[in-house]
Formats: sequence, C-alpha cells, structure tokens
Amino acid sequence: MSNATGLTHECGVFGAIASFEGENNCNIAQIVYVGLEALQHRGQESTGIATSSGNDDLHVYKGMGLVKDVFKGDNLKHLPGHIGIGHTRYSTSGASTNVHCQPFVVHSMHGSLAVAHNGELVNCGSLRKMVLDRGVGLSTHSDSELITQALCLIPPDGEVNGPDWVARIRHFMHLAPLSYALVVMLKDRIYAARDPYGNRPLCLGKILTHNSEEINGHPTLNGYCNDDDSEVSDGWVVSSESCAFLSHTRYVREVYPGEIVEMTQNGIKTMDIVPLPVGKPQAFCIFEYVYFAKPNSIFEGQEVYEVRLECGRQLAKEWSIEADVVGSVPESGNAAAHGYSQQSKIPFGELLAKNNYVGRTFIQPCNKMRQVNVSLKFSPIASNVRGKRIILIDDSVVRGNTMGPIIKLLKRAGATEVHVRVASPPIKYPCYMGINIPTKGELIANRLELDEIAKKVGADSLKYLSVEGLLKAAQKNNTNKRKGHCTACLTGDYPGGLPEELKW
Ligand SMILES: O=P(O)(O)OC[C@H]1O[C@H](OP(=O)(O)OP(=O)(O)O)[C@H](O)[C@@H]1O
Ligand SMILES: NC(=O)CC[C@H](N)C(=O)O
Ligand code: SF4
Ligand SMILES: [Mg+2]
Repeated sequence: MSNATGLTHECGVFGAIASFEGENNCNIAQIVYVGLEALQHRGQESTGIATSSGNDDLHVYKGMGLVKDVFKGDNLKHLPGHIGIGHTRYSTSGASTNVHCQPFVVHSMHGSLAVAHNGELVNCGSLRKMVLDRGVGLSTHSDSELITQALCLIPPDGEVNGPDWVARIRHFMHLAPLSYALVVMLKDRIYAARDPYGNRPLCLGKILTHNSEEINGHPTLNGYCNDDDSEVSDGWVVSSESCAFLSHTRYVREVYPGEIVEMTQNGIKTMDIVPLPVGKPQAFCIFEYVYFAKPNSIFEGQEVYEVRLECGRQLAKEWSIEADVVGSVPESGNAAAHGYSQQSKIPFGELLAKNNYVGRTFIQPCNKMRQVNVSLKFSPIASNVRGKRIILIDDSVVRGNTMGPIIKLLKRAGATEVHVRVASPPIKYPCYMGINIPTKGELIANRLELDEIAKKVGADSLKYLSVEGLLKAAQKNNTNKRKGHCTACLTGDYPGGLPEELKW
C-alpha cells in the first residue's frame, strides 16, 4: 500500500570503494551509511549495506525501516572492508517485507556478488520466465533478485561462461532495456550501470583525501578534506543523486545512459556504452526534476532547484492572475513559488508552517488518514494570509489530498481568494518504471476536468504548467548533448512503447 500523499518515490542506491586498504583505509561502511541517509527520501521501507574485504565472503546487513533505525549500535562495525554498496527501498516489485530488502547477495561460479537496484523492469514477466526456464529458482517476486540471477546465468551457446562481468552486465542490458540504475559489487570492484534510456539517475563522485581522525582505533570521517580539482582521491563513490555527496565526497559526473562503469582501487573506467534501440530517444524521468529529487542534486549538468525555479517562471508566463501574494505548499513547491513570484513581480510570502515531524511519507493506511495527515502537517501563517488574494503553488496535484485541506485552512485564516497554480502538468497515466503512481482511478486528473478539480479542492481558479513549459524548463540549462525526457505519466507516451504484458 502506498504511504505518501502523492507519488511515491523510488529507491536510492549508493556504492563506495577506497583506493587503498589497510590501517589508513576510509571506513567504507560509514561512508555508505552517510550516503544512504542522504538518499532516505528515495525509499523509506527498508535498507541494507553489503561490504567486501577483497575476498568472496561478502558481509551484509539489511532490515526493515529507516537507515538510522536499521544501522544502530554496533551494526556498522560488522561490515568491514574497503568496498561497499547500499540501498534504500520503496517497493514496486515484491511486497515491503524482509525478503525483498536489498542488496541481494548470491554466490556464483565466478565469485560472490551483491546487487542494488533502482527502477522496475518493464519486461519482468518474460525475463522471469526465461530465468526459470534455464533451471534457476527464484525465492522472491523482486525484479531486483531477478537481475541478480540473470547476471549469474550460464551465457547462451557460443558465449564464454567465464568471470567476464562486463559481458554479463552488457548481456543483461540487451535483455532488459528499462528501467534501472544498478550497482553490482564483486569482491574487488563495483560496476555501476544505467539503462540505455537513462530513465533512472546515477552519478559518480570521489572520496576526498583527508587526514582521518581515529576514535578507538577506527578511522572516522572527522578529518580535514582536501577539496581540489586534482584526480587524487581516497576512492570513488556512486549514487542515485549527488545530494548524497557530502563534505567528504565530491560530485564528478553522471553515469551516462547505457554506460557500464568499473570502479576499482585504481579509479573509474568506462567499460562499455550500450546503445538505445534504433530510433528511440533518451527518457530521463521528468519527475525527478518536479518532485522526487532533492533540490541540490545535479542532473544533466543543472541543479534540480534551477529547473523548479524555471518551472515557476514558466507557469507565471502561461497563467498569470492578479493577486497580493505568491506562496507555496512546502517543501517541494517552494522553488517554483519563488520562480512564479520573480516572473510575476508579486511578492513571495510564507503562508504555511510545516510540521517537520509529519514526514513526506508518514504511514497512512487509508485515504481518510492521508487527508487528516495533511491538516496535521500544515498550519496557516495568519498574518500573511488574512485579507489576501493568494496564488498557491505546488509542484504536483496527484490524488488532490493535499490541496483541498490546505485551501480550507487558508480560507479559514482569512484568505479572500486562492488561485492554485501547479508547476507540472496533470498526471493522468501510471508509471511502470519504478515510481509508485496511484492507479488510474485514484489520479484526480484522470477522473475530473479542470474546473471540476478546482471545485472539488475549493480553489477560485486552478491551472497546470503545460508539458511544453515543463520540458522547456528542464532544457534551459541542460548540458546533455542527447536530451530526452520521459513524460509518460503526463502524456501516455511510454519510452520503448507499452509492454504487451503490462495490464493496467
Ligand atoms: O495531490 P496529492 O495526492 O496530495 O499529492 C501531491 C502532493 O504530494 C507531494 O507532497 P509530499 O507531502 O509527498 O512531499 P513534500 O513535502 O516533498 O512536498 C507533492 O509535493 C504535493 O504536495
Ligand atoms: N523503487 C524502486 O526502485 C524499487 C526497486 C525494485 N523494483 C524493488 O521493488 O525493490
Ligand atoms: S512515467 Fe512519469 S514518473 Fe514514471 S519514469 Fe516517466 S516521467 Fe518518471
Ligand atoms: Mg508537497
């Protein structure tokens, strides 16, 4: 069951390798832990870390819950080694239970491997059948376990059944073009791979050289970091989002769509770039910009915040109206509201105080609870609201649970008019690429016309950003040579087409 107010997130993957072993080694489990905490917004059901000390006995610890709750006490100390990967999960394939926690660890003919995956295989059904047909038993319904086993399969006739993991990953990428960001750990290296459509994000960073302070003989992250442009580093990191590169690590670049990157103690190296099927454009998830990602993350050479700001400016160009104040539904609506205010020259005002202890994905077992939760989460700042004509900006309206109660709160606090401007187009279609979008019936824009939605939520007017406007905002400072975004949940135009096996 979905817990969040609107769209629910995807998973976060993280990996790290120290450039040297031994006493001065970075504490890899701690680096992965800190990275996962910064990726907590991408998945809050379960988490796990697997590490390697250079032999096939990989260490793994996983559990249900938040990163800080699963890794408490001495848990990290039981994860030795100089290589590690981790995962924060929001389930899309397989229930939210212990057996589906990632990373998946298996022993193969050619060594042990651990796999962490963000995304959802669109051809999961046929791939599952193929793996089972080859005599491999699967113990869960997770597509991520399926990937792990697919990598271990004996290659088809004529191919070498050897430890060439790049060939195995490449082979898998030809079998399953969408959607995944993968980190695959072997005893002495990590492979990072992104689907050829570039649907799910993945980026690389370096561990800054530092004079590690030791506590009780254990290296910590408390040392001084040398942040310079040189290639010298204490190791390498890979992450779903660059917001996970904190003071001790630094963003280097994205993993390119279709790229397989090898991370060893000697550095990072492109091993291959698997091309897109002929005639297909790239399809980076546009909703990473709209809602999922942290505003300080970098995609396609630009900060998410810049794109959200531009969405707000664009929205003001498309749908202007006279008002006294522009305000946002915190958190994700904030940047777009500033953009709208800049463009319209109507001052920005904070309209709502948010209770930070009622999270983005507070457990809400039913829709009624989700609505109650919204009114627990926000309270109006009356002095900014009373007697005012308000333009209220949110990044998205999905079920409409957030908007209705907020408008009621604002009107009760004395707002004379509330005009809603949404910084993304209406969501009308489900996603099958790793985002838990409510069923068609639950999507308010699928059931109701624009004026009906306005009436239902109690808005004096309600307008959405156009698809063209959103794409324009995502492309303004985009440095990618081959641009292309998935907008399937807005347009019904699915990258790679709608798989026949998909029923919704
Ligand atoms: O129409 P709905 O079904 O209510 O969904 C849309 C809302 O859900 C999200 O907020 P959320 O509270 O999940 O996260 P945020 O704090 O990052 O804005 C989104 O930012 C919208 O505010
Ligand atoms: N949201 C995700 O990326 C989920 C990954 C994988 N499909 C799972 O359910 O575990
Ligand atoms: S359908 Fe929507 S949420 Fe899913 S990948 Fe495409 S843009 Fe992202
Ligand atoms: Mg919100």
